[in-house]
Amino acid sequence: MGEAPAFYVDDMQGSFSNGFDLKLTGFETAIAVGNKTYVIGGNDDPTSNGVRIFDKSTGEWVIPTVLGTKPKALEGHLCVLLNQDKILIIKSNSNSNESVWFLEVDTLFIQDQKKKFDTEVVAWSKGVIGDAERPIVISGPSGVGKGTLINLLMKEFPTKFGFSVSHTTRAPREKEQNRVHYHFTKRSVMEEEIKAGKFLEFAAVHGNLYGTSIEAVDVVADAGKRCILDIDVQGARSVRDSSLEAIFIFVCPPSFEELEKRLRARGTETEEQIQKRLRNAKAELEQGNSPGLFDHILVNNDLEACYEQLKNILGISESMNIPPKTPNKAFDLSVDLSLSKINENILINCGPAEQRVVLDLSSMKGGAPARTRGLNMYALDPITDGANGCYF
Ligand SMILES: Nc1nc2c(ncn2[C@@H]2O[C@H](COP(=O)(O)OP(=O)(O)O)[C@@H](O)[C@H]2O)c(=O)[nH]1
Ligand SMILES: Nc1ncnc2c1ncn2[C@@H]1O[C@H](COP(=O)(O)OP(=O)(O)O)[C@@H](O)[C@H]1O
Repeated sequence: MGEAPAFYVDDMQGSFSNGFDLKLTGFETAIAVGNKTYVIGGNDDPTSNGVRIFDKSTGEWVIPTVLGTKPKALEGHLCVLLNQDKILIIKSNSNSNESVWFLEVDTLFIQDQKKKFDTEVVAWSKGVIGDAERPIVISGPSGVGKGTLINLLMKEFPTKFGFSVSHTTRAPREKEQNRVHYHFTKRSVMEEEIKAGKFLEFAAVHGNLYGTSIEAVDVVADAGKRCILDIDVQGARSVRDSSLEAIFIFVCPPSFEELEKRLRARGTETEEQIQKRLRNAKAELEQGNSPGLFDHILVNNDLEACYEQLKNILGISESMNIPPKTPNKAFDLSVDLSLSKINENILINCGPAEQRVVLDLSSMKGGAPARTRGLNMYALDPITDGANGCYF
């Protein structure tokens, strides 16, 4: 303990070894990027931001300004340079929600050229392992029961799922609360915010503007929850084209007549609004059922049965005896680790038992900007060296 772990890193890191002429204390590890050496970890003093930088060209230490929340405890971590702007931090003995972090070096900038010790800015961002964390996009015509299904999910699993609170220019309904059901906003304000790049997606629906802000998704992810987006088909298409790797679910009514009945029975719209929603429903149903956009189509006939199917899709159904595809297994690696990077894979060698697991970097796409989602990880079969398909 107390020593930086051994690294075996490919050419990208060039001369990396633990041969820094720096004394590392506590649980610190170090990574060189150009002239700078990033020292990560150290004592878990809550006032520390978890990073200090040694600038070889000046021989000075810089305590950078760090954006984002740092990993809770950096004791027992390993790090590897992914490219010149991102350091991957893997924390051992930690649950999967906390085990993979990135230190974004590309956010570096000099705050004040005149100061002798420039304060640099770096950013922490959290990675997530496995499909189990993928956000869920739920679409379907007005009145089909999306909100009802989402409410059931949030009630049964309040710590697992979080709702992405959209912005809308429509007026609130009687029981709707600002910032809980929607961020109710003015069209001019929302248009400005869209221009400023604050939205992951937006669309005009039933004559109003609706959109998912990047922050809405981030808030849920920061709470360690899986994000649910209730958005229309156009929005789903935009999310498909975005970096957010989601699961796309389309909810259909058993019949058009039943949809109309539910919409009327809900009693939240005027006759004119109901007519508009029903007209739009026809196009939405056509698009929703067209191939390529949605991963799953649910028919919401019997609510209980439909909810059960939704949970099956999400791998959380109690009635199913098969394990979910990507269980949220604890990432319980010993501190006795080494890392190597081979092309798009990080190989983690775990101690004397020689257990080896692979972190597949090619799966790193996804996540709201500046975030990383859905890192796949699997164990290598000790005999064949082939993947055994086990996800962590
Ligand atoms: N593209 C997009 N659509 C959204 C968003 N929020 C809600 N919607 C969709 O807008 C439509 C109308 O929503 P709403 O006014 O709450 O009426 P409801 O569907 O009848 O409950 C629904 O299809 C929602 O899925 C969003 O952020 N983006
Ligand atoms: N399977 C179902 N059978 C009958 N009524 C339903 C069913 N699912 C939802 N509802 C009702 O239909 C209405 C519309 O549901 P809601 O969740 O508001 O739809 P959406 O969010 O898709 O607009 C609500 O009054 C809800 O209670």
